[in-house]
Amino acid sequence: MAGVGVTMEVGNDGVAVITISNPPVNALAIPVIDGLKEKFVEATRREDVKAIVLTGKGGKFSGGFDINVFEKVHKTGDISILPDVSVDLVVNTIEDGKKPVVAAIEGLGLGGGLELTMGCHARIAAPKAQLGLPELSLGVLPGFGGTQRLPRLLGLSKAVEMMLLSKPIMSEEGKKLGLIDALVSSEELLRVSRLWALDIAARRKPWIRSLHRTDKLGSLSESREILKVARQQAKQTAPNMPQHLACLDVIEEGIVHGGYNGVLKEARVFKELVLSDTSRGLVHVFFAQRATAKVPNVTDIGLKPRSVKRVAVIGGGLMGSGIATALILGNIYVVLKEVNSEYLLRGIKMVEGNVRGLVARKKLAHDKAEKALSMLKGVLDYSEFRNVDMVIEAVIEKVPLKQTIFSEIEKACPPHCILATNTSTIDLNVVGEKTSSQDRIVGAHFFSPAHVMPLLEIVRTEKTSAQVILDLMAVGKIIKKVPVVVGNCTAFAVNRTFFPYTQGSHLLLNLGVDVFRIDGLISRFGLPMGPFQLQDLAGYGVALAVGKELKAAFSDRSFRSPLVELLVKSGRNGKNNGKGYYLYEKGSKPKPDPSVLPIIEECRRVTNVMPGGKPISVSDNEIVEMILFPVVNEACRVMDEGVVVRASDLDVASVLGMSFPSYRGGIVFWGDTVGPNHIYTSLKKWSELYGSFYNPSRFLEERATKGIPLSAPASTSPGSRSRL
Ligand SMILES: C[C@H](O)CC(=O)SCCNC(=O)CCNC(=O)[C@H](O)C(C)(C)COP(=O)(O)OP(=O)(O)OC[C@H]1O[C@@H](n2cnc3c(N)ncnc32)[C@H](O)[C@@H]1OP(=O)(O)O
Repeated sequence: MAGVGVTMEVGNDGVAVITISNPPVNALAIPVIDGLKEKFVEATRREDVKAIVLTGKGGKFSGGFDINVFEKVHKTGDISILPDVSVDLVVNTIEDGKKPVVAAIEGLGLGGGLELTMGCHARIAAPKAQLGLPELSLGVLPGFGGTQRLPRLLGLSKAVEMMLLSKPIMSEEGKKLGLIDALVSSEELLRVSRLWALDIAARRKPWIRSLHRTDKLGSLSESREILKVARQQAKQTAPNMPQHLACLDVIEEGIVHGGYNGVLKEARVFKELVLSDTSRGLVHVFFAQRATAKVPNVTDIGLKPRSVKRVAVIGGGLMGSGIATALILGNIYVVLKEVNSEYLLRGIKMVEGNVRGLVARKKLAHDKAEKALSMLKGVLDYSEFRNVDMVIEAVIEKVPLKQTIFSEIEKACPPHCILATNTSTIDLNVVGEKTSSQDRIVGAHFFSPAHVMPLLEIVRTEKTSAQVILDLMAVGKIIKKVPVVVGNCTAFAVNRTFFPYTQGSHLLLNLGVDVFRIDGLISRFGLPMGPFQLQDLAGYGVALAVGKELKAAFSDRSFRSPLVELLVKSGRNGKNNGKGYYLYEKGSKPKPDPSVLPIIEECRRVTNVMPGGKPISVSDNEIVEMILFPVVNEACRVMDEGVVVRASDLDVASVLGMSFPSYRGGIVFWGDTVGPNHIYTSLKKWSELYGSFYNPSRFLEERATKGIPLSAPASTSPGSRSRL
């Protein structure tokens, strides 16, 4: 690997500068760790070296341990490839070494990177360096002594917060909290660090071993109280993950039995966690998310994204105003168009509400909010469209309306302008049928609320140009979304994959399973709420409109139930009017509404699907599977038809668009974890008992019977088609 390794230069001042090099983020790959050991041993041995400075090449200290190594462990199950950094390198060689070491930090000091610096005897940083221990977000815990040294350097409370939330701080805050000893400009960084190291060697500055400090830890009873509260929070916020509680246990070990014992326990627990399903899932999502940036024949053919400075959004409803919010927050000028001034005013108010909501939740600074709002202009006609670079249509899901809008914007916009639609279900070829601009028509499918949800599903047809796709991907990045490029089909990749989720829940309900039991089990599985509460939240109008489209397109596997119509008839409209499956009162949590049960009974009488007229008896586990296996089954069809570039794109989309738990790795990854054969045989059994909704797909059957993972590339599956 070019440029990977560690160099050492010894200056006339007697300072050895040891530099980590592994672009782009100086990850601590195994050869880097070997190189560090070698250079530290050499610097310690050499008589002309009085002190050491440790730094990273190219303006970044280090983004942490090489996550590829975790992936290797997950594939092989072999943990012996994990090097002993914690004791051998950080404690014995750096912290307890004979020469003082100063870390010179710029850009990034994350994970193992920050942990190396904490083993040094002082830390000097340039402004705006990111410092953090995000290991828990990968299903492990800090494994180079971070669980012990961070609390000792900046106090237990803040250290626990940074680790449990995987939230970095900036070097400015690090200086205030005592993690950083001095903050200096990038230009001064090495000079000051060298002098600092020499000062320590000459005992003009203290020679501090962090692991031996206790001054910031507080009393044992205070520490126990902090850990108790943190444990309660972790149980609530991360109930299905082991690493949060494990991390708190390891921290406690060090507080009770001393830092070194804490380091030893940390190393043991780290190895257990690396092998957990949680770590497998989270590491998979880490790489899967980055892989979405690579789209064959789009990002690999030498094209450069064109700049998109002005965007017109058509429709100021919930979606349009959310999209406009996301764009102005990304510093993109927005022209928001509505059909009359009343709707326009409402749309602008919604954007303002979105932006001010972020300020109220402390997610956006006041001046940034004002700047963003100054980028918005409301209009009632197309005259401002003559100099926009992109239009995003976000009107209601009516084909003739969309077709008219597209033929109008084709005339009103310049020829380079991208013509995007936010439709969630309608075929893009139909939307653009009345234009001759098929090459610049593309889907920009946002998820509600559009200024919050991180996924941008980019839908291409066979005619959409690579340039247009690349431009939209770049816009997605600017507005801090993760763009996933998919092919054109009814409901595209995400809504299509998840349509059996709602259907499966309704089928189970009609088979006699309790509505609140279903919601409870799905929440316990890890989705933020159950399918019925989600339906309440999205509104029944959406459920009826989208349901109709999907049932028409996939009639062979659609379950028809009149429940939503019956609910509407009884005066319910979900969260919108405070009455759905749940009752909604301001300021309190949704409460299950028992008066919905007779309506469900009425629905059951109509559908009459209960075998022998009696509710089926199913275990909790089976309920979850009867809802999610049909989703995996549809994911198989989506992959079979080549709607996604790779299986992992569906994983990312399911996590970021549907809030499928990331620690389960996404829908396909989870399917492979559970096992294609178990899914196939279960679906087959249910299809015999409860009908064609559960019929296994051709793709699933083939993979299950041949023992091929669902995520294996399409070439393994003869006869598969591609829409990309
Ligand atoms: C024992 C220890 O305690 C265990 C650990 O240290 S675990 C690792 C802890 N560190 C982390 O979790 C940091 C993970 N990385 C990140 O958060 C982000 O990549 C970052 C903030 C460093 C940079 O973000 P950004 O500039 O947007 O670049 P991003 O696209 O994410 O990454 C650039 C490339 O570096 C790779 N990369 C980033 N961090 C990496 C790491 N720690 N190991 C291996 N590769 C890494 C990415 O996979 C990506 O590769 P690609 O170009 O081939 O797709």
